[in-house]
Amino acid sequence: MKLTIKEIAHVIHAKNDLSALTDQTIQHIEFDSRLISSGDLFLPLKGARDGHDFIETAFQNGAIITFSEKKVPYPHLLVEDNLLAFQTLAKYYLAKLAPTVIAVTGSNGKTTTKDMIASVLSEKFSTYKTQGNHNNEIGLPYTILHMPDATQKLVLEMGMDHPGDIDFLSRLASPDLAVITLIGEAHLEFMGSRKNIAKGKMGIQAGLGIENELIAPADPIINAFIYDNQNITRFGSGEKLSLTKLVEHKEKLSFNTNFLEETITIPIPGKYNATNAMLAAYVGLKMGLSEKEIKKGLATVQLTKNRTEWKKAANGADILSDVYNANPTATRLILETFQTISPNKNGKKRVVLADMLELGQSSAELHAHLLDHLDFECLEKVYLYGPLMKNLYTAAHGNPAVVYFETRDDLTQAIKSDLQPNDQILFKGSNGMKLFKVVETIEKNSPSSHVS
Ligand SMILES: N#Cc1c(NC(=O)c2cc(S(=O)(=O)N3CCOCC3)c(Cl)cc2Cl)sc2c1CCN(Cc1ccc(O)cc1)C2
Repeated sequence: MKLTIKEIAHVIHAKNDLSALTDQTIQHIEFDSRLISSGDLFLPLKGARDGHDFIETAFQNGAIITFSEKKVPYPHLLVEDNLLAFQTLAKYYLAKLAPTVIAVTGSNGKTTTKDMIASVLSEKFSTYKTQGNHNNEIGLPYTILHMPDATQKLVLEMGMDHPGDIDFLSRLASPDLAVITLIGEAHLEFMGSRKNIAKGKMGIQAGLGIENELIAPADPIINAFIYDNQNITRFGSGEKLSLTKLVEHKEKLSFNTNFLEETITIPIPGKYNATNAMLAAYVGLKMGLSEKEIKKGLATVQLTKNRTEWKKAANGADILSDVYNANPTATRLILETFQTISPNKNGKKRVVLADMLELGQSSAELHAHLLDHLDFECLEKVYLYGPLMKNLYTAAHGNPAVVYFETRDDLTQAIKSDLQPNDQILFKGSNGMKLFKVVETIEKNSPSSHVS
């Protein structure tokens, strides 16, 4: 990021007097104080804790200024709402650097499609893309403010938890091209119906403009939500964009389309990935890439690791695996989402929580606090693993629905013996706890359906 303190203060209408401050250029903006390094701007957000509590830590780590919603004894930019200021700054920065913006949303495969589009465009342009699961009202502005100065193409993933989320993100990002991969197949979460999911995803038109192209599935459920005179291209069997041939191999896939001469090969299996790759190829064509460049981009795609995804256990149970970023807020948010989802018929809901690492001296309290976010009305059992989760186990005061394990093997055995075919089970914890090994064990011999 290349913005000066005075420039930022002007853009976000900081309310305090900054005349005493030197006008330095800010390198990065961070809301996790552990990521702050020398010369950075800190953004206190209200996550599992109030970020204002971590301003001191941010300055100890090298921050030279912080947003703040109240007067603090540190150099600060005083605003009404830190998040709104952050989002306003992102919109300004995006307009200043003015890359071409490609927006991607959809219930299935949006992360894979975002990765494929970025891999294709990187063959010809300086391209930046959403990292990890940074696809919401915090992650999207964070992505914009972290793009390299020379970025020509910016590929933004837009996630939706509630109605209106995508409209907001689209208005912030003002995309030049938008892609909707698929409309909800399962787990309606806070949306209530597939129709509401379709309406929500079509909110991507809000910041697009009818002259810019929307690429969307043939699924008629979206038809009622297409803006008048919207430039739209549909994909699917018999549509303008369609697959004409598909050959699946164990670890790769080859396919043809009705708009490319070449056969395309991607290093990942699954028919839905052929569709995702077809969309990426079409975006590449629209951006002026040759078929040769498109082929190369798709053959070398780097998929986002450890994204939040629904998988299937060997016995048929639904697994929600979110082992990407185990900070207190992400853990609270995924618990809220998982507990909102109705159980499968004759099924139970189970949660596996492992330590959230590197949380410093407030770690014990942050782990114990998770008890406030566990709804024992809907959970059959909570499995805790790791020395820090002992704090949560103690806080549960012998609740029989809460069990604790010292080792991953004991945890795995307990889950394997409890888990029933119609159950749903959530896994959440820091990468370092290696929960993915437990997921892999109960997933054995079952193809996973990637949703993210
Ligand atoms: N609450 C809280 C904390 C964090 N929260 C977040 O990073 C965070 C993550 C998320 S998120 O859900 O992970 N995410 C962000 C990117 O886009 C997708 C969604 C969100 Cl939405 C909001 C916040 Cl505020 S990071 C963090 C804390 C509290 C503790 N901090 C370290 C620390 C420990 C002890 C100390 O004394 C000082 C600092 C690290």
